Formats: sequence, structure tokens, C-alpha cells
Amino acid sequence: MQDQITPGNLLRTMRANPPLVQCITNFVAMNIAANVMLAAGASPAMVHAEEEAGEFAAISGALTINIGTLSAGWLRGMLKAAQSANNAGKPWVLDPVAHYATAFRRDAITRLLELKPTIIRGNASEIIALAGGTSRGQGVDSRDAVEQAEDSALQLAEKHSCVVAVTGVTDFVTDGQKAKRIAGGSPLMPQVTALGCSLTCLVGAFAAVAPDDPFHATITALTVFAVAGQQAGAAAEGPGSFSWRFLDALAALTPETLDRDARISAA
Ligand SMILES: Nc1ncnc2c1ncn2[C@@H]1O[C@H](COP(=O)(O)OP(=O)(O)OP(=O)(O)O)[C@@H](O)[C@H]1O
Ligand SMILES: Cc1ncsc1CCO
Ligand SMILES: [Mg+2]
Repeated sequence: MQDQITPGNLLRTMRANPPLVQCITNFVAMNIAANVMLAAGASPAMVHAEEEAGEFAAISGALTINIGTLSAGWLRGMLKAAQSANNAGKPWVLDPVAHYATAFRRDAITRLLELKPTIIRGNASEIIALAGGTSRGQGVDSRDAVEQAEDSALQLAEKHSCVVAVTGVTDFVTDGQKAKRIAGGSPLMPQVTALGCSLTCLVGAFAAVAPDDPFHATITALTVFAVAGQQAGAAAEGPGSFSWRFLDALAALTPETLDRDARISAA
């Protein structure tokens, strides 16, 4: 059992040796994402400056890049970090926040995609638009259903030879060949800002633990959020109490509970 690739076994492996993950995320997400990572058992570092982002990527187990609050200097740091991760053979995860909204973001996402992310994690509107479809997204918020983004995810995964995760009510993960759905979570999750951004960082943490298996690394991170989110949602009175309950549920989550409560199905 211990040798099987289950979410619980990957969580156990991560906690035994917390991976250093360089998270280039946005101003909104930085604090909550770092707390999510610590609660789950990873070691986050929010390092984005162009003067050091590339150097840091080489010493990290994985890199995550999120364009939520982009600026020209940050973009230069992102490009250097992604290049460095590639040179060092480290996995990196792209979160294309609202990439369809402005010319600056569209150009940035094109340049980042050229650097071959290992995994892309976004909401349904972001994934539909990234595959060239018409999304109904408004700013950073999704207004499309995950089911409508599944074909887009498959196309993107094949085109860029990467794993693609679409999150929402039921998440969808594909490497272009295989695909899984992950149920769970809570309707309160989109009411708390930057949980998706935090999830992207956690995907990076599991990619650092299983660099040769980004498909299962991604499924594991999404399952951790699904199970902890469901627990927190059952007791929460609103987004405020959901937020702290979610952190506590992540920290208390055991590998056994994770495997017991995981709702992963073939797609
Ligand atoms: N209605 C829902 N029911 C259950 N879980 C949900 C729901 N909506 C989102 N989630 C979960 O919330 C987490 C974040 O996903 P979401 O798709 O909201 O990211 P996002 O839109 O990129 O968020 P943000 O940009 O605010 O960081 C995922 O674990 C997802 O499964
Ligand atoms: C609200 C917000 N604005 C830019 S990034 C971000 C966090 C959710 O994506
Ligand atoms: Mg997002």
C-alpha cells in the first residue's frame, strides 16, 4: 500500500521532507498561499524579483507562476525563473489569471507558454480562453462550468505536452491522454479570494515531490483541497470562518483520511 501512488502516500512523502517551492504569485494571494502551503506541509518562498528569481528557481524543488497582479518587472522575473527551472530540470506550474483581460496579459501568457510549463492550473473561463475559445470570464472570476472547459483542457494538454487542471465545482485533470475528475470542496471556496492561487502553489509542492509524475501530483493537490474544503465547509458559517477552518483542516488532514475521503473518478 505504501508504495502505491495514492494522494495519501504523496502527502506522507511531502510531510516527511517538506519541499522548497518558489511561488511567484500575486499581492492578493501571497499571505494566504504561504499559509496554505505551511498547513499542508510544504515550504513556500515568495521570491519574484528579477534580480534573483532565476537563481532561486535553480535551488527550489518546483516553481509556480501566477500573473494575477502582473507588472513589467515581475514578468521579467517570471521569464527568468521559468527558464532557470527548465535548465535545472525542475517542474513549474502556470496559473493564467485573467490572461484574456488585457493585451499585456495576453502577451505575457504567450511568452510564458513558450517556456513549456509542466502543469497549467486555472478556472474554467481561463482554460477555455487559453485554448482559443470564447470564455465568459469576468476579471479573475470564472463564469463558465468546468464541463464546458474539458475539451479545451484536453487540447491544451496535447498542444503543450503538459498536464492541465480545470477547477470549479468538480475539478478536471488531464495529460492529454488520461483524465480524472475530483469532487468535493465547498461553494464557499470561490467566496474566499486567492484559494485557486493557493492551490496552484500546492500543485507545485506535489510536483516537487513527484517530478516524474505531474499527473498524479496535480490530482493529489486537488484532492487535498477537495477533502479539506469539504470538511471546512461543513462547519463554516460563511467565508470568514471557512478561511480559518480550511487552514486548520489542511493542517489536521492525515494521509489515511485523505485516501478514505478522496472522490476521484475516471473521466
Ligand atoms: N462551487 C464549488 N464547489 C466546490 N468547490 C469549489 C467550487 N468552486 C471552486 N471550488 C474549489 O475551489 C478551489 C479554487 O478553485 P477556483 O476554480 O475557484 O479557482 P480560481 O477561480 O482560480 O480562484 P482565485 O482566482 O480566486 O484564486 C478548487 O479547489 C476548487 O475545486
Ligand atoms: C482579486 C485578484 N485580483 C488580482 S489577482 C486576484 C486574486 C484572485 O485571482
Ligand atoms: Mg485564479
